[in-house]
Amino acid sequence: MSSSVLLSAVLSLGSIILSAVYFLSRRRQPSSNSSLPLPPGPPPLPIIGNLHQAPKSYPWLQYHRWSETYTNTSGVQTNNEKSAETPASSSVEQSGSGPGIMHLNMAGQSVIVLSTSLAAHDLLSKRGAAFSDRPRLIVAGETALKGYHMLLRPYNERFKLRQRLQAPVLGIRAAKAYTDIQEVESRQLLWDLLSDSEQPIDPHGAVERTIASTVYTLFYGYRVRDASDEILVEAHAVNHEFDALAQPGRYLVDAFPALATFCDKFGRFLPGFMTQWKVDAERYWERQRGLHLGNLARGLNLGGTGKGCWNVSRQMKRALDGMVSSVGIANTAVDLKGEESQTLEMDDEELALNIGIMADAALDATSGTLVWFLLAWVVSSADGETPSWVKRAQADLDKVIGRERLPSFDDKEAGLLVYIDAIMEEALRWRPAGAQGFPHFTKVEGTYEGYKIPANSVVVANAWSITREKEVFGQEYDVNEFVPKRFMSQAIRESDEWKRAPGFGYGRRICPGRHIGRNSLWIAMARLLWAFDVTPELDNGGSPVKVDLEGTDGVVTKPLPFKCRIEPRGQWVRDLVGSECDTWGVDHYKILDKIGAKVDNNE
Ligand code: HEM
Repeated sequence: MSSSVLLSAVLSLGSIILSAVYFLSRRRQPSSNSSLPLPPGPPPLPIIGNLHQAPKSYPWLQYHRWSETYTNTSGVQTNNEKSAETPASSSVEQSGSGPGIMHLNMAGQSVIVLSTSLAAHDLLSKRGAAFSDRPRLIVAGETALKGYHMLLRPYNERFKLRQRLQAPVLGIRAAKAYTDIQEVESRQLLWDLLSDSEQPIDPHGAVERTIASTVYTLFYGYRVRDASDEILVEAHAVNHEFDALAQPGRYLVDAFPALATFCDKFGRFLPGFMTQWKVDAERYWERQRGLHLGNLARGLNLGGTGKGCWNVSRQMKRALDGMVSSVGIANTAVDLKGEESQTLEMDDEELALNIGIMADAALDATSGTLVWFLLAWVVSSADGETPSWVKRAQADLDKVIGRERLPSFDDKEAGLLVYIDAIMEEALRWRPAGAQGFPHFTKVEGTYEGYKIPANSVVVANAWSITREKEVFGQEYDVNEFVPKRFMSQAIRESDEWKRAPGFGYGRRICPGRHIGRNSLWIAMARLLWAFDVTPELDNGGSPVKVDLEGTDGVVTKPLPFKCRIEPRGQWVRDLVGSECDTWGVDHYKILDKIGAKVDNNE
């Protein structure tokens, strides 16, 4: 048999299996009771729906373009108007824009894309009981992470128990206690950048060290010395591999879950390409497991001077032991709604994964946003002038702080530097770290604005669209520009968090680490603006080297490598940073114990 005949035989066999699996999996979908239309969207083809148009990269950009065309979020008349039976909500009518809901059919899988903060809030927050689930990710979630990934867990009692365990170490009080570590690490950031100020540098390394060291010190009692630290390098590699495993369309089994059962039963008779997903996922699991178990062991058994000192690993282990011993109480406290009885017994493997995944979530999103802020600075300095937003921030800093000390969290608490708050919010808006929005899932059918939302829909609140919503952010300034001033408007400052800060998600799955993330960003931004001027790298002809503004693809969007000059604003910066910002002599174990006392006393 020639190789081409063999190939076509294999492909025919593959397509027969896929068709069978497809129809079996579709049969499970409950039939709809609703006669309402589906939300608008690009016209689907028979069977495959919009699969042929599914964006292969940067999906949030295509979703944004579609939402402008089909859901009228730009306020332009389209030929896909709502049907006559569609009731319009008064708020939508007043704004003059569409309802911000779109439907895509990915080979039978409904995907609902939300492109306004109102739609996202109405569905994901207000109807949180129905809209807080996650879609199944068979390869990345269930096989490669054994269901231990907090972000990917289905919304059930098991998840809620774990959410309760992590709440005390991520909440607003804990975040306040952690500022002592953020204070140290942001000083070290100034020292590192000053040492490199002679030539253009890519700031990714210094920023990532700062955030990683903050997170690892808190979680494991371990400071990260530089960006080439082997644990940090491994964490980045593992995150990168996760993005690849979770990439939509990479593995057929994610689109056709019944294929997983089929592979489990008949795997040994199938050609290798059909079971490769399992090989990839198992290899990844071993890598993740090794990294996180190693870190947990470090956190629990800190030797030397750190022996016995407080950190998040120890705190969670202790809380877990306490909860397990009173597990009867823990279980009656939650309504199990007929689900199998769940306890909070968690072995070290699961605990390690829980803490490790939190650390990963913290690392990329926070450091990515801080580098985006520096990139905004570079881009707005491209004409050779100090950007007006930097001038204003530095004028405030000179007035409030002066040259004898660094900005501190006390200045933030006292509300003395509200323009720095505005810069931070604008960085989170201008380039939301999770640009596509992390997908939610609903098992039950619903309706919104006269449209039907089918049961078992993936629901994506497209952060890219929502952060560009003209009604909310573009009343005075172009939504595509970096303009912190828009956050000085009373209306935005006093609006609800879901409207003002859409980059952290919604409802019962809203980012629990947002208080910690915001504090890391604020102190770093305030101190960088106090200390430095940032300008583009120049080419041989003296013109600014062009930088990419699209960033990386994937779950978290970060700037691609670029270089810039980061130079001290004056001798006073050299003097103060030189005398106060080398922090390698600081006893961080002592600081951690102080934090532990605050967390224990709920201070
Ligand atoms: C600038 C910083 C950050 C940004 C922009 C960010 C953004 C997000 C977003 C968009 C989600 C998904 C929300 C949803 O599904 O609706 C999320 C979830 C999550 N984040 Fe963050 N995050 C940041 C920092 C952090 C930090 C510092 C931590 C921990 C210390 C953290 C821990 C988590 C966890 C555990 C989840 C999963 C929540 C769940 O699925 O229930 N994040 N984050």
